[in-house]
Amino acid sequence: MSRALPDGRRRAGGNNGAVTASPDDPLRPAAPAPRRLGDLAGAFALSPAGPGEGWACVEVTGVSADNRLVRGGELFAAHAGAHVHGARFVPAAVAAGARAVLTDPAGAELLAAADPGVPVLVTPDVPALLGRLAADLYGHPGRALGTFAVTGTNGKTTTAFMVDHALRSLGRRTGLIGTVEVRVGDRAVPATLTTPQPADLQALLAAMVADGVDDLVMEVSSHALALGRVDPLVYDVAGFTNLTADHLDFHGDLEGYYAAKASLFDISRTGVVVADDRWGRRLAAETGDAVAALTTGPGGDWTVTGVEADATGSAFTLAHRDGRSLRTRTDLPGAFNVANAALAAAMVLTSGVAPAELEDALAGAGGLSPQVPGRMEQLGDRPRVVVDFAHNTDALVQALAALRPTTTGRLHVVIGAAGDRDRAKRPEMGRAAVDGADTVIVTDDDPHDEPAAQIRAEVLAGTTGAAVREIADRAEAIRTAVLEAADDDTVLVAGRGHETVQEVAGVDHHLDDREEVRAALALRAGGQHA
Ligand SMILES: CC(=O)N[C@H]1[C@@H](OP(=O)(O)OP(=O)(O)OC[C@H]2O[C@@H](n3ccc(=O)[nH]c3=O)[C@H](O)[C@@H]2O)O[C@H](CO)[C@@H](O)[C@@H]1O[C@H](C)C(=O)N[C@@H](C)C(=O)N[C@H](CCC(=O)O)C(=O)O
Ligand SMILES: Nc1ncnc2c1ncn2[C@@H]1O[C@H](COP(=O)(O)OP(=O)(O)OP(=O)(O)O)[C@@H](O)[C@H]1O
Repeated sequence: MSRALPDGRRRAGGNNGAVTASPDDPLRPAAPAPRRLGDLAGAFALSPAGPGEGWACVEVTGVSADNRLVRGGELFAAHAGAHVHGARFVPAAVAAGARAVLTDPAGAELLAAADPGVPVLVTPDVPALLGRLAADLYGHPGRALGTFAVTGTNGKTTTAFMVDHALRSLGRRTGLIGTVEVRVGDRAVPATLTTPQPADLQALLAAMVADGVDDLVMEVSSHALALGRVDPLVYDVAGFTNLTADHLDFHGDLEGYYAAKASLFDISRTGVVVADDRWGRRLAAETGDAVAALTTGPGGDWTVTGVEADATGSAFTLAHRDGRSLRTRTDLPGAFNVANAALAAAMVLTSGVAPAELEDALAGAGGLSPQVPGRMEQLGDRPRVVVDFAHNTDALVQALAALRPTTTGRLHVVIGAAGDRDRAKRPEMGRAAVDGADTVIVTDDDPHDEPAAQIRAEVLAGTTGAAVREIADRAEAIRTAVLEAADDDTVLVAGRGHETVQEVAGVDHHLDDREEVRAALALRAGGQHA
């Protein structure tokens, strides 16, 4: 199946027969075509590290920048990281079957001491080249896919799931990349990063093409944009959800954070920007005619009208100033999910789908209501218990605001904050919890290498009043909140969503908020609580 893209280009859909999907590893193509090192060296100005002979005829069938992911026949890209130089892992990569090494001058120096036994090629800046080289090796798989990208502080995962759901409802085969999982057709594996590293991303796209995927939907994090991880991918349709303070430890200030997010639109043919906040309005003003503004109030190119909220979600109309419109619904709660759903629908319409076609397809698929693990996921109804990934101030404010109108009793929240990052948001999150909920339990999130008690103290610094308690153990905090709640109450367990591992001082502990909630509800049902 192929369809016209916004620029009139047509692309091949599905498997062209050159590469097959790997049956055991959905993230990699099974048999990429071999490439001679001499050809790669010519195309990317790579120099051999030594005078050795015969290197140019050595063939490689893929590239990996992590020895733990190397497969036989691949090129190992060894570059400097924040912690270690990848060249240290060359012996392990070669043992795993790497047939050659690509590194920088520092790496070549490290390797000079002992012959790695495979050809070594050198380039000044490996990360700057890696995406392009990997795309070349795998035959530019991104060009064979319809490509949708979502960025923004909050709502990327939810919106990406909604775009994916809409495309599937239209009968298309999709690939999904994001914080929760990576999915190739019908096979899903848990994700490690929101946006994969360059070599892994291109291998994944090749696996998607091999699997017969039509469209790629992916979340693009600000880190990925700042670090050039998605280079040289060009997106057909980009989407921007919103921007509020987060990741300032990495980007320095909001301006730098905005610039990283905005750069997605430099590598996209068309786009839709939610222009409800000042950053969205600025982005819409700074991008060209191919990027439309969407507002949930009046003023945008796309506007949302006729919102009818009920106990489960909201119905709404999405209309363009050119007359196109559709009516649909989402069963995900809260006004912010109307914005996410409207953005998802507008992105799909921007790719060239007719409104009536999408409206019909969504009507047959329950609207824009995909199951998004750990995003406003309701696990019990008396009391209502909701697990949500809200881990920054705005997300917490929105999640509590979404639950308040449908809570007949009291609203309780369990929150924490992660260690080693963004200290400034801790008291703000404490304040947002006190402002939005009736009672607050402050507990641990992922302390990483920071003392957990200090993190809790910084969250508590933003809180006041007797309705705030500190319970360090997260499972106990969740159990306490669920057992103490009245039947008409709502308990929001915020911050970790789908996550299943809590990292304390370098040690991973299994911890899944949803399991803890289910266990507490079972305890409550068994009448074993006071
Ligand atoms: C800032 C950043 O992008 N860091 C990533 C980077 O780490 P690093 O530079 O410290 O790498 P390193 O550990 O020094 O290793 C150097 C090289 O040696 C290789 N290596 C390393 C160890 C080993 O045993 N074998 C091996 O081959 C590594 O693959 C790497 O190529 O490369 C690592 C390997 O791929 C990533 O795990 C790591 O992500 C860390 C875990 C991370 O926390 N990244 C966050 C900041 C991130 O990117 N987050 C965004 C989403 C944020 C959000 O919206 O919430 C994301 O897109 O996920
Ligand atoms: N449009 C939105 N505006 C504000 N908050 C939102 C919005 N959409 C979702 N949220 C809140 O943010 C949390 C994270 O949502 P989601 O996972 O969809 O975003 P994300 O951008 O992928 O987050 P992250 O990058 O941290 O993985 C949700 O659990 C919800 O509380």
